[in-house]
Amino acid sequence: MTLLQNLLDDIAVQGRLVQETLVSDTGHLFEPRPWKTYDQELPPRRAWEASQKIIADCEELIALLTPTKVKLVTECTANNSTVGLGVAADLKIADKIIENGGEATLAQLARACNTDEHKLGSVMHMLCHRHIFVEVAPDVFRNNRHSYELRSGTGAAEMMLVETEEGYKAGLGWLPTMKSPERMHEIDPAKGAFAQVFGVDVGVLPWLDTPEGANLGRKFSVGVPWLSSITVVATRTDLPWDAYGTTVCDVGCGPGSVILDVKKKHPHLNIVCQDLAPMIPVIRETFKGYEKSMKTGEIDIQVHDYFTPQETVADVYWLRGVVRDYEDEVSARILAQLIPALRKNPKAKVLVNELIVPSLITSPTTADTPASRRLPPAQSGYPTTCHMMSLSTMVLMGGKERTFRDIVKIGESAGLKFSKFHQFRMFTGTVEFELAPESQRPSRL
Ligand SMILES: C[S@@+](CC[C@H](N)C(=O)[O-])C[C@H]1O[C@@H](n2cnc3c(N)ncnc32)[C@H](O)[C@@H]1O
Repeated sequence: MTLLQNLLDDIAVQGRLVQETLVSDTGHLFEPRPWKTYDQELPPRRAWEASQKIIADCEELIALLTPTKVKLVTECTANNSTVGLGVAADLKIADKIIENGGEATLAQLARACNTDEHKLGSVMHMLCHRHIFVEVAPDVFRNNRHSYELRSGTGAAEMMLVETEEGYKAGLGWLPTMKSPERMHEIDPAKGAFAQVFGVDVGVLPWLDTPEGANLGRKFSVGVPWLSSITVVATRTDLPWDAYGTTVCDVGCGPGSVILDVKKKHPHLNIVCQDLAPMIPVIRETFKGYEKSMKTGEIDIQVHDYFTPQETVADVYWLRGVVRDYEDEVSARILAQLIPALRKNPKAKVLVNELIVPSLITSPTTADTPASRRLPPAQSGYPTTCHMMSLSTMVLMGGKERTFRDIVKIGESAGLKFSKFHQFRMFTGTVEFELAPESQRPSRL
C-alpha cells in the first residue's frame, strides 16, 4: 500500500475511535467558547491517543499533497502567521468583536482599531484560514473557540505578544549564534540569540528588571501564568500522585503554584517547596491562606540550594523545568545531590518534568508507514508544538531542551535508574527515576 492509502486508512480508523470514545461530545470550531473536554480538561486517554495519531497523519498528509515549491514557500513565510497573530493580540480584535455584540465587519474593526481596512483584512482572512476567528459572511467576523481565548483577562494575548514581538525578533539571532565560533556551544542565555539581537550581555530574565525590559516584564507577568495553565491539568492528572507515598519535595519550585495545584487535587500529600532565598517571599505569596497547613507541616517552604546535598527525605522529588537550564554534567550534579536522601528512602522516585523533544524516524522500510505509527511512545504529545516551544524557549531563555534518551543518560550518570516514562496528554512529559543499585552507580558517587 502507498503512503497516501495508509494515511487515509489510518485517519479513518483513528477518527472512528475518537468518535466512539467521545460519542456526542464532538467539539466545534465555530462557537466563541472553549471545548471543555480538550481546552479545559483532558480527553479520555483513548481519544487523546487517537487524536494525536490523526494530527500526526494529517500533518504528513498535508506535506504529501503539497507540491514541493508550495511546501517550502509555506514554511519560509510561516513567520507571517506570527505577524498576524501579533496584530490580532495587540489590536485586541477578540475584544472588539465581543464589544460589537459578537460579530463585526472589517470596516467596523478597522475603524475601532484606527488602521487600514485592507491591511487588517489580509490578517483576518489569513487567520480565519488557520481557524483562529471565523468569517461568517464576506468580511464579517466572529470569534471562534480559539480566537475567543485572546480576549482580555485570560493572559493569552500577553503570551502571544511575548512570542510575536521579543520572541520573533530574538529568533533572528539563532542562526548567527549557531555560526559563531565563540557562542555556538553556549547555553548561557547571556550569550544566546536574545542577547545577540537585543545587544545585551544578560539573559532575558535579568533584562526584565531594566527600563528597556519593563514592557516584556509586564507581558511575562500575565502571559507566563497563562502558559503554565496549559500544562497544569496534565501535571496533576497524568501522574499517579496517590501511589507514591505522602511527601512530595518540589526542588527549584519557582512560585510553587504548580505543586499547590497538585496538592489541591491530592489533599493527602505533604508538600515541601524548595528554592533559593530570594524566591521565598514569592512562594509565601502563593501559599497565602494556607498558614494552617504550614503550621501542621503539610506545607513546608524551605531555602535549599539544589547544588548541595538534599536533606529532606521525601517519597517523590519533583523537578520541573530545572535540568533544562544546565549542561548535561551540571544537570547530573543536581540530580546526584538527591542521593543522600534517596539512600534514606530507597523507594523514593525522582520525577524530571520537561518538554520531551520528539523525533520522527523514517527508515527505508517504513517510508510508506503513516507518521502516527512511527512516533516513539516516550516523548511529548503534540510533537510539532513541542518542537516550536523547544526552539522558542532556547531562543529566548537559553538552556537545553532534550529528548527522552538525553534525560535518561543524565539520570544514569547521576546514579539513578530509569523506572518509567509518563506521557502527559500535553506537550510536556515526565521521566521517572529511582536510586540505582550501588553496583550501577558511577564510582565517584
Ligand atoms: C525555570 S524555574 C522553574 C520553576 C518551577 N519548577 C516551575 O516549574 O515553575 C527554575 C527555578 O529554580 C530556582 N533555582 C535556581 N538556582 C537554584 C539553586 N541553586 N537551588 C535551588 N533553586 C534554584 C530558580 O529560583 C527558579 O525558581
